[in-house]
Amino acid sequence: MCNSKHHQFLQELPKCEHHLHIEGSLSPSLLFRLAKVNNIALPDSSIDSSFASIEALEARYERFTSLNDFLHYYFIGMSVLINASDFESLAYEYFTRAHKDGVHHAEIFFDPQAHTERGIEYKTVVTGLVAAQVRAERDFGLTSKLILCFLRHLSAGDADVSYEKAVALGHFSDGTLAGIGMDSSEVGFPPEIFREVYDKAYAAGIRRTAHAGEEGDSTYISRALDICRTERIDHGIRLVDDEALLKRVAKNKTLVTMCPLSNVRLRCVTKVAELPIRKFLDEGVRFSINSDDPAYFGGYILDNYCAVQDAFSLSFKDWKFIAEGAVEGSWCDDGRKEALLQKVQEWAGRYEGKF
Ligand SMILES: Nc1ncnc2[nH]cnc12
Ligand SMILES: [Zn+2]
Repeated sequence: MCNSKHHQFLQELPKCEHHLHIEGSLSPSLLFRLAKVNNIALPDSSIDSSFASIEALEARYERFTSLNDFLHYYFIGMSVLINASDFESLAYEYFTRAHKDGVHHAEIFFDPQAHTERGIEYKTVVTGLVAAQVRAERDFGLTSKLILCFLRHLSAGDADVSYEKAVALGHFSDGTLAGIGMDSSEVGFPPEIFREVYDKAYAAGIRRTAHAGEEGDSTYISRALDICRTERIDHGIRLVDDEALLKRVAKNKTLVTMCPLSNVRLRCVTKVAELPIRKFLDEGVRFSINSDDPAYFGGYILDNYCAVQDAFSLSFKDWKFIAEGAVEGSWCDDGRKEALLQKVQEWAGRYEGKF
């Protein structure tokens, strides 16, 4: 956790998290514990010594070479999640930590296909996650939403099956799910592969986002916006390579969900200072700061905020703009947005002129 004294104002800044893969919050210790109780065989340490111990696995996480290198461990890790109670423990652990870091509202990705393809029912996953959401709201006042993601290394037909399953259970209409997203390997799997399912969601008034411009070039962003009609862009760091597109994203107030420590761990940039944060602020691009897969990337949301502050020394005005933009770009109702904006206002009252 970020313990830096001068970042107390960031701990207190009311946060919304929009880019968090719940499976990516599976800590090595919970991973080993669940592997044991659920009797799941992890890779033999004579084949991959990373699984010899918690420490060895943590050390391997510090050496990811790319998105695909990380995804290999991400999919093995989640294989220990079997029962609804496992998903509940995972999500409640995340909410507990997020609350400590000053998160008041979280919109959480999950990857149903990664579970159904190994025999875990969609309903089991959602039951566990919803139970944790209810507890987090009761215990911490932390509101949350679920976003169903499609794995882009699987086919459009597979994505459609996953989407229709959620539709059949009424999960979009009853508010269990806030929208759809697209994740996993980016390069070679452009957004338009999933055009049909995104068209269906658009027609049904379901919210849409997609990972784009993480490892892929800026055309992944424009294709997500133009062809899949996404309302947000996840990562979006390659936006800087297309000035006209960047101006359009700023003008339309499209939320870009940035993940600084993830981008460094996956070698999209060599350091946080390389990210286009100053440029986004100067151009009025609305963005939020998020943890992506905190158990794999060496930091939760506050660590990401602090890393940004260390790299850019942002002003009070910059942070207020970020916090308000994160609220306004959230997929919660207007009443909740009002309450969140009020919290930001209270924070501003405490900190205006102090840094
Ligand atoms: N950073 C990331 N990019 C794409 N897919 C992911 N799934 C989990 N984390 C991801
Ligand atoms: Zn992500």
